[in-house]
Amino acid sequence: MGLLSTITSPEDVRRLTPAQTRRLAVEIRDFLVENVSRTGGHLGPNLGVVELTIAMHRAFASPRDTFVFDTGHQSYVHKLLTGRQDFTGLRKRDGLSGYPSRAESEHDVVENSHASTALSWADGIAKANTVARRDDRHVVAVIGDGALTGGMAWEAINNIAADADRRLVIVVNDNGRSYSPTIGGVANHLDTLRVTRGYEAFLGWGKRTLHRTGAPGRFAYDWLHGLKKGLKDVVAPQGMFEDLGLKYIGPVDGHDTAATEAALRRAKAFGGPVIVHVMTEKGRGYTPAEEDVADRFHAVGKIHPETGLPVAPSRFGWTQVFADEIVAIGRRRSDVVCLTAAMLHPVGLAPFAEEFPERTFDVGIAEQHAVTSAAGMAFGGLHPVVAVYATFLNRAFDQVLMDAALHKAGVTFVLDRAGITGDDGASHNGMWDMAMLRIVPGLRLAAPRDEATLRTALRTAVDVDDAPTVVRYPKGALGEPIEALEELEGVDVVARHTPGGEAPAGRKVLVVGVGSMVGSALAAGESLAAHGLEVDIVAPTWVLPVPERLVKMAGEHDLVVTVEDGVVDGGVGAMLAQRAAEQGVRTPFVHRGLPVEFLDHASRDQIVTAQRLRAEDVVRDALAALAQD
Ligand SMILES: Cc1ncc(C[n+]2csc(CCOP(=O)(O)OP(=O)(O)O)c2C)c(N)n1
Ligand SMILES: CC(=O)[C@@H](O)[C@H](O)COP(=O)(O)O
Ligand SMILES: [Mg+2]
Repeated sequence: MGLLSTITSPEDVRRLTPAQTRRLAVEIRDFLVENVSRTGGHLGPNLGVVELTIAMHRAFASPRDTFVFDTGHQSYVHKLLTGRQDFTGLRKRDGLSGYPSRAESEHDVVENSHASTALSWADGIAKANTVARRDDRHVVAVIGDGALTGGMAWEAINNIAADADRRLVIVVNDNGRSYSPTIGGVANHLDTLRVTRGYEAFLGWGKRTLHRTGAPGRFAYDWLHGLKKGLKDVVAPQGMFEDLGLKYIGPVDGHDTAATEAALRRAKAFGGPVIVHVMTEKGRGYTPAEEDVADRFHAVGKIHPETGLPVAPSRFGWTQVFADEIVAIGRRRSDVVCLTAAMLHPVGLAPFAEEFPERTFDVGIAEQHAVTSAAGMAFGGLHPVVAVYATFLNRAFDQVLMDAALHKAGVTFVLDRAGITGDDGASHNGMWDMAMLRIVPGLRLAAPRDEATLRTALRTAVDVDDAPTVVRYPKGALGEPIEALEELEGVDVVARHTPGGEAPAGRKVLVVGVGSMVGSALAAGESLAAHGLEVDIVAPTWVLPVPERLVKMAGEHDLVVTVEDGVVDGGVGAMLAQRAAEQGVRTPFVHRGLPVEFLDHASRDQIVTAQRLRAEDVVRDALAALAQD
């Protein structure tokens, strides 16, 4: 029986000998490769924090000491050491979440997978400990070098540094990468500190050598050590952290459990805010990950553990269409530039960057900065395209509103992973963008239904230079092309069903499909027609502002059904109903979409079914509404 299976709580970890901790690390790595290759997940990041997490649980006592993981994708090892070793259902409905989960364990605090928030959480928890006079506990926040490029992290550091008594340890998990190598001044500074690994070795050598010469040597070392700050200036440029008033410990080899544990114990003993700069390697110990140039197996699907190759080849999807079309646009328009927030490959900008490196900008995990910088680029005569996952634009709403829209900036936002994503949990579903952006004056939003409408929407969007435009599409594979029978003032009619002759009064239904939900709308329309109804199914590509022709169509039917992959409250359907009411249209509406709830991790299909977005659900609700008339 392996050592890992004997670990049921952090106390068990603290009882291990150094040799046993080294063996535990080997077993954990084997476990991660074996299990995550079967389920998919964040293999690379977790392979990089095996020794670090063991050391944390040995130097501190969770849950009395609070552990906070930034982004949370690197918390699998933490789960293994806190009583959760059944990974068969990882990221699956009713299985382990891929992120910390309070419902799973008292050892988990921050569930949201949005980066750069951990230090603010830690600041707040540490303040609460101070106010509540809980003087016997620490807060330990693990933040990656990538997350450290997010502005919120620096807002927190500014606050944390303000109080020397804050028992707060910031572990900078520095593997030099977000997905790709981390960019920017912060990353460069960490590089500088990283390369002075010799600094610690130099000091260690000095202490051993001088102490061997007896009292004079010990005096000399103490004198030198007293000069450490000055020495550090020489060997390791003065850390920006210490300039801010934070003690800095490191850089430490994050794959040496004993050294990391010693550094953490030093930090704990300090009793104030401390940075522990830990050097790790994403994908450590698994050759396919170590050799993965793109992103070191940041997030993998099911893979063959021996080779790291995907079990199923990735299919041509929405992202690939964007990747292809934006290059074509870039060839035609030299003013088009692209911005990514540390996700060049995941959002499909790698080909554009390859061909137009000088027109591609990776701003780090800094969506707010990306948006306002894009407004600046538009002012400078460019047409910026900001490509992010839909859910991550949430944090830049004010920048969209007050920098892009207020200044009528021709910025195009491309929102990948819009709608239900599923297995990454509640904070990853791109379900808020349409309800959020519908109140931005002048903003235009497109929800294409297939490859052709996506390409057209992108080309239209980059031609709008006096207002922000948004093109949103879901994660994964494209559906079949959906041709329009006709286009009526921006509203594509994709199907008509007439039950032979004039439909009896009260039997005309308009089904409005938004984006990826057009498939459900088409299937529902066919079923409704089988009930003797006259049905028109429409799929407007540009859904915000609501097309006037769509409002008119609503008035020409006895029932309107809207289906959207976003929050229903304040969504496209709600906006259409509101516009119709304002124009005296009395047609009843039925809205299918997502609730104002956080949707637990499950597959997209499971959530589509659970949220009643299937054709049969649309039909059931439409017939019920007609029966009430
Ligand atoms: C606000 C936000 N933007 C983008 C992402 C997507 N994302 C998830 S993990 C990651 C990289 C994080 O890098 P780092 O903090 O260095 O952690 P590592 O994976 O290297 O351990 C990114 C960009 C996110 N989770 N949150
Ligand atoms: C943690 C994080 O935000 C990303 O790594 C996310 O898991 C990526 O999801 P996709 O697999 O949809 O790219
Ligand atoms: Mg990193």
